[in-house]
Amino acid sequence: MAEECCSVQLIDGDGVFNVGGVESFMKTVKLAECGLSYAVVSIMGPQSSGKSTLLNHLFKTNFREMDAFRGRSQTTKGIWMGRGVNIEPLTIVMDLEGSDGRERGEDDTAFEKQSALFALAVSDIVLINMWCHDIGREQAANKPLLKTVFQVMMRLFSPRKTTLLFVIRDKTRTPLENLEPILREDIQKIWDGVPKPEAHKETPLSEFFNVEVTALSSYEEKEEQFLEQVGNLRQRFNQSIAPGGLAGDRRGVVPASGFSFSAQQIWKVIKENKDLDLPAHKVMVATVRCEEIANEKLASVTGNEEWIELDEAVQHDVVPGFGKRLTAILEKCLSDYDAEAFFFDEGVRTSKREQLESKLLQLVNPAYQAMLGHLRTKTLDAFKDSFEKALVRGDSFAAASRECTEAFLAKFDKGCEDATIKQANWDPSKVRDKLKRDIEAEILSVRTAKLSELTEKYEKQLDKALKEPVEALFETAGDDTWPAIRKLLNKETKVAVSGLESDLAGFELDQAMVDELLSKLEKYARSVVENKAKEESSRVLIRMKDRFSTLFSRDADSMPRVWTGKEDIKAITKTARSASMKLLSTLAAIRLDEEKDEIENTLALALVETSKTGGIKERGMDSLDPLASSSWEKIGNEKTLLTPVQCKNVWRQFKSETEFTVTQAISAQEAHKRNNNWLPPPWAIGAMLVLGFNEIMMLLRNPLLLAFIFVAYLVGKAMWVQLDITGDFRHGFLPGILSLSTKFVPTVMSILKKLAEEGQRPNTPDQQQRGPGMDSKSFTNGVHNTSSSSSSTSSNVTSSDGAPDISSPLKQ
Ligand SMILES: Nc1nc2c(ncn2[C@@H]2O[C@H](COP(=O)(O)OP(=O)(O)OP(=O)(O)O)[C@@H](O)[C@H]2O)c(=O)[nH]1
Repeated sequence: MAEECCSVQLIDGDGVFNVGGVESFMKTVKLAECGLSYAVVSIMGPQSSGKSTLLNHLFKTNFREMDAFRGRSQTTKGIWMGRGVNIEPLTIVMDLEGSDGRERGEDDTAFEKQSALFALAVSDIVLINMWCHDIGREQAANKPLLKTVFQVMMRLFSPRKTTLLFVIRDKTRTPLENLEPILREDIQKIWDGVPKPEAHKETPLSEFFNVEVTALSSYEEKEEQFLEQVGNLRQRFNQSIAPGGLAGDRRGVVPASGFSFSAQQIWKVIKENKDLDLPAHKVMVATVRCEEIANEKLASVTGNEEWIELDEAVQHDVVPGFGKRLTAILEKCLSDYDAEAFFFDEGVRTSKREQLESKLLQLVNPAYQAMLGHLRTKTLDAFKDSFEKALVRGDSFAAASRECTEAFLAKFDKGCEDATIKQANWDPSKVRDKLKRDIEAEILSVRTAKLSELTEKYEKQLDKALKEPVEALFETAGDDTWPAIRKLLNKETKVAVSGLESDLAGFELDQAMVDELLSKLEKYARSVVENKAKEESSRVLIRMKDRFSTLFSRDADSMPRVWTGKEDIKAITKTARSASMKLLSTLAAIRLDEEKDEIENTLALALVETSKTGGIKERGMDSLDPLASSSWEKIGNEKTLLTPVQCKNVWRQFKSETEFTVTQAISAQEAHKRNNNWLPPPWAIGAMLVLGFNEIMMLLRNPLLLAFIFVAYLVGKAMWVQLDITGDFRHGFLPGILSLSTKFVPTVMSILKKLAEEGQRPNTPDQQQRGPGMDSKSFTNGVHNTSSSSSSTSSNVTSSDGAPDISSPLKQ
């Protein structure tokens, strides 16, 4: 393929490096793609010695040549750079400003020296153009140039072995074989004469340079020969960098992509008049270039559409094949870097690669974490769902939790594998641990809920099995109540505990926990009974009154009693009160453990004692009243429902409130007796018959009067008894009125009588002798006053004024 030449001014006449020009030149000739396969050739020599002409013929470049008619003045200013056409490998040709010019000075900062040093530093082959007639001449123009070359060479710390190709121009008839030794001698002399550092005092020239010599005929006079010789010489530049080629050892060569930067830096150092450490320079160029390449590659990933799409998708959900896709993107980026940075210093290249890799991983890490996050939450959700289904299906809790945990952790592991980025050695174990913890927490919370459900179920079962039966047992409280409750409690507790125990088997709990749950249930069962007992004890007074009125007002057949006068009210009252006291004793304490207690005896003793001592004797605080205590013997506080003192108070209130019933019964009985004794005694009837004989006879003799009396009798009878149309006898309204009046009259009379007595009687000590039933104060205040007033009537049911002695039934 035909190539076009192109050239650019690398450094202008004022020493300014043309960065933009070089960059665009490199792009044009695609230098960056060459790696190390490129050669740099430069030419130096006296002004107007045909350097540009030679290069243009040798490399088909287009450097400006002096117009032959303008005379020998300087044409090339600064350093120009062009590309050799149709030469392999790509050859950069540099045309330097001519030396020994009249325009430049001689100090170290002279452009001539600077450009020579630059050419030596960057070139593989340096052509030294010299006139043939200068060979062997003491004042030859090339001598200062060579001196300069050797001197500046010392300023390179570790110079590359550059090829110095001496091109003898306008060669005479003297064959090259004769000229070359003279030239080499000249070169050696100059080398020897150059002051060298201590380390290189004895170093031969060949250590630093490959010296080659060639000769060309005059271009102006023997153009054909010149062109032919140039053509031959061109052959030597083909494959110049191949082993045995014209190029030197290329030790300091920088990869083509770093050429511009390298040249720029070298020129900068030369301009600052510093020594040039090429190895360090190489590393520096590698560092800068590798970093540039790495940044370019990082930017290429940042802008990579697939990556952007992947990054966006992973913010919302799990992306299948995430790891593979990302790995491919990173792999491409890194392999691109490797390809571009391949020719740079290995150490630098590797370290910059590591940096690039770490930046890439930093870039993609949030996406990876997001991926793991989604995986974790999705796995957890799926676990919850599956676990719930397994439990609904009836799998045992422990087995379901174990199997689901294993299955979903394995699923998470698989998801992690899919998300793995080959370049990263990221460990998902922290996320896995978190997932495991979440799963365990879920299991624990479900377990807690299930256990509480179970417990609740058995608690309800116990409620149902215990509450009502226990209440029923308390209603008939007696000697068997607590044993029956204990039996019931044991039975129901056993049923519930064994049910719970078998339900708990599926949970595979540790024994301590099972025991705890079972004992909690047992305690609950006890608490149901205890609470019921407390509830019942709080209404003990009502219960006692109920029991009393049931026993008092109804007979053995549960029929309402009619107080006819034959009943033994005293015995009935005693029985009813004994039964009520039994109830009180039953509800005084919780007896869920089979322990004997003295409550009933203490109660009976205390209350009997009170009566035996006369009923009206008050116990002082220091007396030995067994009920003057806030606790029962052998009964702990937690088991006490009613303390002795509370029992005493309840009893007092009970007695007070049942007193009226007894009084009423007595009154009713008396009234009944009175009502049934209306016939006069027989002797009175006989007397009436004897004394009223005349009146009876008069009635019998007067039929009209008899008829009237008969009619009056009938009317009276009709008022007393109504004959129902059905033939049944029913009481008329008069008996009703009479019956009512007979019931009320004695009571009203009794109250009126009491009030009258109260009003008439002065407040004397004999007031205490009166019966308790009639004392309005004792009627309302209960046990204390009642017992004190009963002393005078201890042997009778009724007191002296007809009121019953309410403490008497307990005395017997
Ligand atoms: N005698 C002789 N003259 C030559 C030869 N080659 C070129 N010239 C002439 O020398 C003159 C200078 O040629 P250039 O190629 O411009 O020389 P240069 O060395 O590049 O000049 P500067 O860049 O100014 O240093 C021109 O007039 C050329 O014709 C040659 O081989 N022999």
